[in-house]
Amino acid sequence: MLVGPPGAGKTTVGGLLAERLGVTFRDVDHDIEASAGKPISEIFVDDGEPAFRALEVAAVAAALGSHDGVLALGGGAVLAETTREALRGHRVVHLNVGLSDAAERVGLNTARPLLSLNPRATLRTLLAERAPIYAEVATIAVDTDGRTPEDIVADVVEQLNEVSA
Ligand SMILES: Nc1ncnc2c1ncn2[C@@H]1O[C@H](COP(=O)(O)OP(=O)(O)OP(=O)(O)O)[C@@H](O)[C@H]1O
Ligand SMILES: O=C(O)C1=C[C@@H](O)[C@@H](O)[C@H](O)C1
Ligand SMILES: [Mg+2]
Repeated sequence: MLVGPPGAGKTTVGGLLAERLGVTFRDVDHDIEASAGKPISEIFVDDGEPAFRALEVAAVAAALGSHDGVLALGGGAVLAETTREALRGHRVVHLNVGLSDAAERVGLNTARPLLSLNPRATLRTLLAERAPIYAEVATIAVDTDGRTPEDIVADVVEQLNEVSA
């Protein structure tokens, strides 16, 4: 399970990690979009963030119950206590990212509804507020600043091997 803020690289690193481990990859954000039939940005606009968070709790539970490969969670999924509980007993990788790299990676686009207004300031608050929550649920943490996705994957695999050794 991969957790971390927007721009941490959960989708990018998750796909590569699954390839490297020879397992399938699933992304909860994509599951939600597929079942809602519209992008997350539209779910936020049409139905509001609380409705999105409810869909997210259900999508994480469904994915945890049926998927045994690499799973990328949405950046805010760990805000739900139900999800934090559901993650217990799983190997959870926190992809850590600082403000500068996160802002650069996320850039200026409207695909991330929480960051559509004042992205840098919002990211700074979000990183500070969520850091302890990611740390609480994670069994492994990897810094991603200034590193390539391939290097990060190698680090995750090494730490997974250490934990299971
Ligand atoms: N280690 C990295 N170095 C440079 N660019 C990266 C790195 N990881 C991801 N990126 C780029 O940053 C952007 C965001 O990455 P990605 O979508 O994987 O993040 P995410 O954690 O899944 O975000 P979200 O929570 O919004 O789904 C993408 O354009 C991706 O190519
Ligand atoms: O950090 C967040 O709260 C979010 C991150 C994305 O993965 C999406 O799940 C959505 O845009 C919300
Ligand atoms: Mg993603």
